[in-house]
Formats: sequence, structure tokens, C-alpha cells
Amino acid sequence: MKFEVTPGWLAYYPNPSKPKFAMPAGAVDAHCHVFGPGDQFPYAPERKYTPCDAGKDKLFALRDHLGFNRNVIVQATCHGKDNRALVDALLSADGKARGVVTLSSDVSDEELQQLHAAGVRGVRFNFVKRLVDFTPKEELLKVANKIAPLGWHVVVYFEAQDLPELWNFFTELPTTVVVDHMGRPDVSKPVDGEEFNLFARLLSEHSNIWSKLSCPERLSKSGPPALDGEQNAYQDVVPFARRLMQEFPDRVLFGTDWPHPNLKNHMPDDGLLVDYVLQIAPTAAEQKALLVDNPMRLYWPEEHST
Ligand SMILES: O=C(O)/C=C(\CC(=O)C(=O)O)C(=O)O
Repeated sequence: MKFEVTPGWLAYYPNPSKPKFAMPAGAVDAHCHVFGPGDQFPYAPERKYTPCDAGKDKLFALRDHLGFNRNVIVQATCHGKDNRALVDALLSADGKARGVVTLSSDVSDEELQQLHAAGVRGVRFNFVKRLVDFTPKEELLKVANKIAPLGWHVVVYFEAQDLPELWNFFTELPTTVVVDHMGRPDVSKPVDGEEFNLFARLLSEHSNIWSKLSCPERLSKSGPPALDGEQNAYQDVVPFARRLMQEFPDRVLFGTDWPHPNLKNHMPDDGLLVDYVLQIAPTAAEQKALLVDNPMRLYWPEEHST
């Protein structure tokens, strides 16, 4: 099937630079996507956007170019609950990729076993209103209860203003819970203000809740963008990520978010996005926790020793 991309769609950066930051051995890109290709893995009829194709071969080439060792591929809403593109990527990754899928509550035990064998270790619940239609919480809880016995976790994506309403749901989930993109704070508000304090409290009061420090390119208001060799990109986001890195060093993850769906004003150079990590995790110990130990503990526990 032929798909027309959403008007104004920004394609991923064509020739990313080589990062200056040599990541620790075994680094994991813990948040990225595959899109199609649409003629092989059609986009979902209920999608809110149509991206440009960004298939597994491009993702794996980027992984190697940037110096990551492994990927965690997260289901994006443009593929709905059809996880075939993601599973196909996992099966082609020589064990170097794990996945987070989207499921409906009638998923069978047999399907779950197949997904587990392919490398799936989590489900994603998306609450961002521009991306998805509403799903009743009972439905989501059913899914969470089905995947809990497999040792999987739940990834949640929401915007900061919706946290109060979602708090009870998140804190009652029976699994590890991983929050995408620091709960999308408004970074023009203070890092120790009411909004971000609430998010930090979610983690401090619930030791099963983790956060990705990803997506400065999406959260930043004043940049500067990760373009043209910029080594101090997205300075307005750094204090937020830095706070979580320091307060919860063993529950944070980082990912590129390639191919960066729905960006509106610029497309980052992924090499410079890797260099951004030096600002939020300046010490070798923090870098190892963020990029290796934490994601390995969550996604490859059988290989993880520390
Ligand atoms: O890639 C991300 O994490 C963020 C997205 C897209 C997304 O999550 C999805 O479509 O599922 C966004 O903010 O548009």
C-alpha cells in the first residue's frame, strides 16, 4: 500500500555526525522506533499521523554509526496494535534488540509467549491525546495483569498536566513502570517547581517507577538545537534530566527517539544528541548506569551481572 506522509513531516537527519562522546561498551538506545516500510508493514487505519518510512535496516545502521550496542524498539501509535514491523525488527537483530508493544486486552497466552520469544519485554500505554483515542483504564489494567507474570513492564507516555489524574492508575500498576521523556515537563517552569516536583515525587514514593531522560529535542523551548556541531544543545532541558539522574541513578534510561516522529521545528543530528548525554550524565559512573547497567537490568536481566 502507498502512503502519503503527513504534510510538513520532518524526515530523520540524513547523515548524522559521529558523536564526540565515546559511549561505554554495551550502550543501549532504550527508546527508538521502526516505521514500516509501509508497503510491507502498513500503517494503522486509526493512526493520527503518517510518518516517512524508517525501517529496521536504517535503525541498525544508525545504532552502529552512533556506537550503541543494542536497541529497545518501542511501538509507536502510527502502527496501532499491529506489532509486526517491530517483531520483524527484533527477529532480525541477532538478539541485540528488545521490544515494547501495544496490545489489546484480549491478547492470548500463546501470542504473549510468541512475543516474549521474539524479545518483547514490555507494553506501552499512551495517554497523549493528539496521538491516541481514549482507552478505558480497566482495559489497560487487564493488559498489565496479563503481562505481569512474564516479568514484563509497562511504559507510559503522558503530558505533565495529566499526571494528577493518572497518578492512582500508575501507582497501582503491578509491574515496573517506565515513564517516557520525563513525563513531558514544561521546561519553561522551574525544575524545582510544583509540576516537576510532583513527577520527582512519583519516583521517590514508588521504587518500581523509572524514567527515560530522552527527548530534549521535543521538550526544549530555547535550544540551542543539536545541529551544526552544537555541543551544548537543549540547555533548558538539562537541569530536568540532571535532577533525575542524580536523584534516581539506578532508574533512568536514555534513548534517541529515532526517527523522531512529529517534530515541528527542527530535526536533530543524532550524533549531537548522543553528545547531549555528556551534559546530563557527566561522570563515567553515571554514563554506565544510564546507558548500560539500567537498560541491561530491565531488558537483558539474564546477561546482566552487576
Ligand atoms: O516517539 C515518541 O516517543 C513520541 C511521539 C510519538 C509517539 O510516541 C507515538 O506515536 O507513539 C510524539 O510525541 O509524537
